[in-house]
Amino acid sequence: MSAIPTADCHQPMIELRDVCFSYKDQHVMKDLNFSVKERDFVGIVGSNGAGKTTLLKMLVGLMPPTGGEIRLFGESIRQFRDWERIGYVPQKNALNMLFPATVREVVTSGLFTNKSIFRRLSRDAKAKLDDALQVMRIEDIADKRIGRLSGGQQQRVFLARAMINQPDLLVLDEPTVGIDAETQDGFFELIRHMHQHHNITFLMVSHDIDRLEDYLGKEPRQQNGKIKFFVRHSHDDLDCGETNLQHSIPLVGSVE
Ligand SMILES: Nc1ncnc2c1ncn2[C@@H]1O[C@H](COP(=O)(O)OP(=O)(O)OP(=O)(O)O)[C@@H](O)[C@H]1O
Repeated sequence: MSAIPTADCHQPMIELRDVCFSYKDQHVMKDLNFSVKERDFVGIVGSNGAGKTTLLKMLVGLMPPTGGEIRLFGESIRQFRDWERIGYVPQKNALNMLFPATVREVVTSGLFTNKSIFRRLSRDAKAKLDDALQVMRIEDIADKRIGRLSGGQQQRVFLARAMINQPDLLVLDEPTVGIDAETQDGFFELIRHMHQHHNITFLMVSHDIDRLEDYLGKEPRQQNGKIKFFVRHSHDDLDCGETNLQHSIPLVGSVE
């Protein structure tokens, strides 16, 4: 009989050790210890001002912690350069929807990390753009201005932007804010599918406690200050032998 796979094959993607953060005199986070393993789905819940966005910004390298250590994919965040492995969808109100960019331009901008300079698109980049547009089913609106789209369409565009580098980890900050219930259902179905069949690890801040609990269970794994962490380990229902499925199973369930 073949050996039963164990959780050991799920490597830590994110490790936080005694992480603290303060804005000038305001302490937002103190001594946070937490780890996220490959293919976990982590839901982050907390009241307004609890520090959820601050935490995500630290994890995607936008702000350094004021204390403690963050490791990404086994490496200290201070040395980490592999940013294409992480896709980030910031909070909607952090984005300027009036900026006169088309869907195609917004999605393409995800290809370039802060160290890159916008150049002519290579053939490889064009293929990645086409893939991302197709996966999120937004090819038909590729030349529309982002500000003219519905909330659900904009959400798909920003998810496509975060996915263009085919990341291992998706970090989402309140992705369903301002979107109707039906569209939210479609969105949750899509990310569940991506988690279960495409090996993507998720870290998602959401106020939608009901939908999160449905998927992640009612008991938070941990609490730090006002922030609660709900976790579904991938080995709850997936085995470690399933790897590199990313492009072998089509994405089903669209965000309408
Ligand atoms: N740039 C900043 N300068 C100073 N204080 C800030 C800054 N950004 C956030 N804060 C403060 O830090 C605290 C945590 O903010 P943060 O945005 O991380 O909370 P949050 O949990 O994401 O809240 P929300 O659910 O409202 O988005 C809040 O008190 C906020 O006012």
